[in-house]
Amino acid sequence: MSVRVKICGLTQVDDALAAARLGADAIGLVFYAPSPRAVTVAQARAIVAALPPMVTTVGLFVDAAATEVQQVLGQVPLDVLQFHGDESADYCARFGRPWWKALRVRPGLDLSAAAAHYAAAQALLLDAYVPGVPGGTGERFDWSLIPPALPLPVILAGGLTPDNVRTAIDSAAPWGVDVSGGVEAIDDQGRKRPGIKSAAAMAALIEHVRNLRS
Ligand SMILES: O=C(O)c1ccccc1NCC(=O)[C@H](O)[C@H](O)COP(=O)(O)O
Repeated sequence: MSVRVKICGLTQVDDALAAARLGADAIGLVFYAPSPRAVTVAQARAIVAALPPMVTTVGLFVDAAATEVQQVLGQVPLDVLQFHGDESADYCARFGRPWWKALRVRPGLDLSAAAAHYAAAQALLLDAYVPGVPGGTGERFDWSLIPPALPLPVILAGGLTPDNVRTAIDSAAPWGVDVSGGVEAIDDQGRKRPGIKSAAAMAALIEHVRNLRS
Protein backbone atom coordinates (compact mmCIF):
# COMPACT_ATOMS: atom_id res chain seq x y z
CA MET A 1 0.00 0.00 0.00
CA SER A 2 1.32 3.45 -0.89
CA VAL A 3 -0.51 6.10 1.10
CA ARG A 4 -0.07 9.63 -0.22
CA VAL A 5 0.67 12.56 2.05
CA LYS A 6 -0.60 16.11 1.73
CA ILE A 7 0.73 18.80 4.03
CA CYS A 8 -1.89 21.53 4.27
CA GLY A 9 -2.02 25.12 5.46
CA LEU A 10 1.43 26.19 4.31
CA THR A 11 2.18 29.89 4.19
CA GLN A 12 5.99 29.91 3.87
CA VAL A 13 8.19 29.02 0.90
CA ASP A 14 10.77 27.37 3.15
CA ASP A 15 8.16 25.14 4.78
CA ALA A 16 6.82 24.09 1.37
CA LEU A 17 10.34 23.26 0.17
CA ALA A 18 10.97 21.27 3.33
CA ALA A 19 7.71 19.36 2.85
CA ALA A 20 8.68 18.55 -0.74
CA ARG A 21 12.20 17.46 0.19
CA LEU A 22 10.81 15.26 2.94
CA GLY A 23 8.57 13.50 0.43
CA ALA A 24 5.16 15.16 0.60
CA ASP A 25 3.08 14.28 -2.45
CA ALA A 26 0.92 17.40 -2.26
CA ILE A 27 0.74 20.73 -0.49
CA GLY A 28 -2.37 22.72 0.38
CA LEU A 29 -2.84 26.49 0.24
CA VAL A 30 -5.80 27.99 2.08
CA PHE A 31 -7.67 30.71 0.16
CA TYR A 32 -10.09 31.48 2.97
CA ALA A 33 -9.43 34.83 4.60
CA PRO A 34 -10.79 33.99 8.10
CA SER A 35 -8.31 31.11 8.46
CA PRO A 36 -5.10 31.78 10.42
CA ARG A 37 -3.43 29.82 7.62
CA ALA A 38 -4.81 31.92 4.77
CA VAL A 39 -2.40 32.88 2.00
CA THR A 40 -2.45 35.86 -0.30
CA VAL A 41 -2.17 35.31 -4.02
CA ALA A 42 1.38 36.67 -3.83
CA GLN A 43 2.36 34.17 -1.12
CA ALA A 44 0.75 31.33 -3.07
CA ARG A 45 2.53 32.29 -6.28
CA ALA A 46 5.88 32.35 -4.49
CA ILE A 47 5.29 28.95 -2.91
CA VAL A 48 4.13 27.26 -6.11
CA ALA A 49 6.98 28.81 -8.13
CA ALA A 50 9.56 27.49 -5.67
CA LEU A 51 8.36 23.88 -5.63
CA PRO A 52 10.29 21.12 -7.38
CA PRO A 53 8.49 18.95 -9.96
CA MET A 54 5.95 16.30 -9.06
CA VAL A 55 4.42 17.98 -6.02
CA THR A 56 0.68 18.47 -6.46
CA THR A 57 -0.56 21.94 -5.54
CA VAL A 58 -4.01 22.09 -3.98
CA GLY A 59 -6.03 25.28 -3.43
CA LEU A 60 -8.67 25.30 -0.66
CA PHE A 61 -11.81 27.37 -0.83
CA VAL A 62 -14.86 27.71 1.42
CA ASP A 63 -18.05 28.81 -0.34
CA ALA A 64 -16.07 31.28 -2.41
CA ALA A 65 -17.62 33.24 -5.24
CA ALA A 66 -16.78 31.55 -8.53
CA THR A 67 -15.13 34.77 -9.68
CA GLU A 68 -12.75 34.59 -6.72
CA VAL A 69 -11.72 31.03 -7.58
CA GLN A 70 -11.23 32.03 -11.21
CA GLN A 71 -9.13 35.03 -10.19
CA VAL A 72 -6.87 32.82 -8.10
CA LEU A 73 -6.58 30.26 -10.91
CA GLY A 74 -5.60 33.03 -13.29
CA GLN A 75 -2.63 33.89 -11.10
CA VAL A 76 -1.63 30.69 -9.31
CA PRO A 77 -1.09 27.43 -11.25
CA LEU A 78 -2.99 25.11 -8.94
CA ASP A 79 -3.34 21.44 -9.89
CA VAL A 80 -6.38 20.62 -7.77
CA LEU A 81 -9.22 22.51 -6.07
CA GLN A 82 -10.45 21.44 -2.64
CA PHE A 83 -13.87 22.68 -1.57
CA HIS A 84 -14.63 22.87 2.15
CA GLY A 85 -18.05 24.50 2.24
CA ASP A 86 -21.54 23.70 1.02
CA GLU A 87 -20.56 23.88 -2.65
CA SER A 88 -22.74 21.96 -5.10
CA ALA A 89 -21.25 19.34 -7.43
CA ASP A 90 -22.00 21.58 -10.41
CA TYR A 91 -20.15 24.48 -8.81
CA CYS A 92 -17.12 22.30 -8.00
CA ALA A 93 -16.93 21.02 -11.58
CA ARG A 94 -17.10 24.38 -13.32
CA PHE A 95 -13.41 25.37 -13.05
CA GLY A 96 -11.91 22.76 -15.36
CA ARG A 97 -9.61 21.36 -12.68
CA PRO A 98 -9.66 18.08 -10.76
CA TRP A 99 -11.42 18.72 -7.48
CA TRP A 100 -11.78 17.15 -4.06
CA LYS A 101 -14.87 17.62 -1.92
CA ALA A 102 -14.23 17.96 1.78
CA LEU A 103 -16.95 16.49 3.99
CA ARG A 104 -17.06 17.02 7.72
CA VAL A 105 -17.98 13.67 9.16
CA ARG A 106 -20.42 13.21 12.03
CA PRO A 107 -22.96 10.54 12.93
CA GLY A 108 -25.90 10.64 10.55
CA LEU A 109 -23.97 11.86 7.52
CA ASP A 110 -24.58 9.36 4.73
CA LEU A 111 -21.15 9.14 3.13
CA SER A 112 -22.30 6.72 0.45
CA ALA A 113 -24.99 9.18 -0.65
CA ALA A 114 -22.47 12.03 -0.52
CA ALA A 115 -20.07 10.04 -2.68
CA ALA A 116 -22.84 9.50 -5.22
CA HIS A 117 -23.72 13.20 -5.13
CA TYR A 118 -20.10 14.22 -5.70
CA ALA A 119 -19.36 11.37 -8.13
CA ALA A 120 -17.33 13.66 -10.43
CA ALA A 121 -14.89 14.49 -7.64
CA GLN A 122 -11.39 13.06 -7.87
CA ALA A 123 -11.53 12.27 -4.15
CA LEU A 124 -13.47 12.83 -0.96
CA LEU A 125 -11.51 14.48 1.82
CA LEU A 126 -13.03 13.38 5.11
CA ASP A 127 -12.47 15.80 7.96
CA ALA A 128 -13.76 16.36 11.49
CA TYR A 129 -17.02 18.17 12.16
CA VAL A 130 -16.68 21.13 14.50
CA PRO A 131 -19.65 23.52 14.43
CA GLY A 132 -18.79 26.79 12.70
CA VAL A 133 -15.25 25.77 11.70
CA PRO A 134 -14.89 24.59 8.09
CA GLY A 135 -11.48 22.97 8.49
CA GLY A 136 -8.08 22.98 10.11
CA THR A 137 -9.64 22.14 13.49
CA GLY A 138 -6.98 19.73 14.75
CA GLU A 139 -9.82 17.43 15.79
CA ARG A 140 -10.22 13.76 14.91
CA PHE A 141 -13.47 12.12 13.98
CA ASP A 142 -14.66 8.56 14.50
CA TRP A 143 -12.95 6.74 11.63
CA SER A 144 -15.35 3.81 12.02
CA LEU A 145 -18.02 6.05 10.44
CA ILE A 146 -16.31 5.60 7.05
CA PRO A 147 -18.07 2.88 5.03
CA PRO A 148 -15.67 0.22 3.76
CA ALA A 149 -16.35 0.52 0.04
CA LEU A 150 -16.85 4.14 -0.95
CA PRO A 151 -16.67 4.56 -4.74
CA LEU A 152 -14.20 7.47 -4.54
CA PRO A 153 -10.67 7.61 -3.13
CA VAL A 154 -10.67 8.83 0.47
CA ILE A 155 -8.21 11.37 1.80
CA LEU A 156 -8.29 11.21 5.58
CA ALA A 157 -7.94 14.49 7.49
CA GLY A 158 -8.65 15.87 10.92
CA GLY A 159 -6.34 15.79 13.90
CA LEU A 160 -3.69 13.58 12.33
CA THR A 161 -0.24 13.70 13.91
CA PRO A 162 3.00 11.75 13.66
CA ASP A 163 1.79 9.76 16.68
CA ASN A 164 -1.59 8.67 15.35
CA VAL A 165 -1.15 8.54 11.58
CA ARG A 166 -0.31 4.83 11.42
CA THR A 167 -3.31 3.88 13.55
CA ALA A 168 -5.46 6.12 11.36
CA ILE A 169 -4.23 4.44 8.19
CA ASP A 170 -4.74 0.97 9.67
CA SER A 171 -8.26 1.92 10.67
CA ALA A 172 -9.48 3.87 7.65
CA ALA A 173 -7.30 2.52 4.82
CA PRO A 174 -7.34 5.86 2.99
CA TRP A 175 -5.79 6.67 -0.36
CA GLY A 176 -4.01 9.55 1.30
CA VAL A 177 -3.72 11.58 4.47
CA ASP A 178 -3.98 15.34 4.87
CA VAL A 179 -2.29 16.99 7.83
CA SER A 180 -2.15 20.58 8.96
CA GLY A 181 -2.17 21.34 12.69
CA GLY A 182 -0.42 18.09 13.60
CA VAL A 183 2.80 19.25 11.94
CA GLU A 184 2.71 22.89 12.99
CA ALA A 185 5.58 24.52 14.82
CA ILE A 186 5.26 25.23 18.55
CA ASP A 187 6.24 28.56 20.10
CA ASP A 188 8.12 29.21 23.36
CA GLN A 189 4.85 29.10 25.30
CA GLY A 190 3.97 25.69 23.90
CA ARG A 191 1.34 27.10 21.55
CA LYS A 192 0.95 26.07 17.92
CA ARG A 193 1.94 28.59 15.26
CA PRO A 194 -0.81 28.32 12.62
CA GLY A 195 0.63 28.37 9.12
CA ILE A 196 4.20 27.68 10.27
CA LYS A 197 5.35 24.07 9.97
CA SER A 198 7.82 22.05 12.00
CA ALA A 199 10.27 20.27 9.70
CA ALA A 200 10.86 17.67 12.42
CA ALA A 201 7.14 16.94 12.74
CA MET A 202 6.70 16.73 8.95
CA ALA A 203 9.70 14.39 8.75
CA ALA A 204 8.32 12.16 11.52
CA LEU A 205 4.87 12.00 9.97
CA ILE A 206 6.13 11.26 6.46
CA GLU A 207 8.54 8.67 7.82
CA HIS A 208 5.71 6.88 9.62
CA VAL A 209 3.65 6.80 6.43
CA ARG A 210 6.61 5.80 4.27
CA ASN A 211 7.35 2.88 6.54
CA LEU A 212 3.96 1.52 5.60
CA ARG A 213 4.77 1.78 1.92
CA SER A 214 6.13 -1.20 0.08
O1 LIG B 1 -6.50 24.95 7.68
C1 LIG B 1 -7.42 25.78 7.80
O2 LIG B 1 -7.32 26.77 8.54
C2 LIG B 1 -8.68 25.59 7.02
C3 LIG B 1 -9.65 26.57 7.10
C4 LIG B 1 -10.82 26.43 6.39
C5 LIG B 1 -11.03 25.33 5.60
C6 LIG B 1 -10.06 24.33 5.52
C7 LIG B 1 -8.89 24.47 6.24
N1 LIG B 1 -7.95 23.46 6.21
C8 LIG B 1 -8.22 22.30 5.46
C9 LIG B 1 -7.34 21.17 5.47
O3 LIG B 1 -7.18 20.50 4.47
C10 LIG B 1 -6.75 20.66 6.74
O4 LIG B 1 -5.58 20.01 6.43
C11 LIG B 1 -7.71 19.68 7.36
O5 LIG B 1 -8.86 20.39 7.73
C12 LIG B 1 -7.09 19.02 8.57
O6 LIG B 1 -6.66 19.96 9.51
P1 LIG B 1 -5.98 19.46 10.86
O7 LIG B 1 -7.04 18.82 11.67
O8 LIG B 1 -5.43 20.70 11.49
O9 LIG B 1 -4.88 18.52 10.46
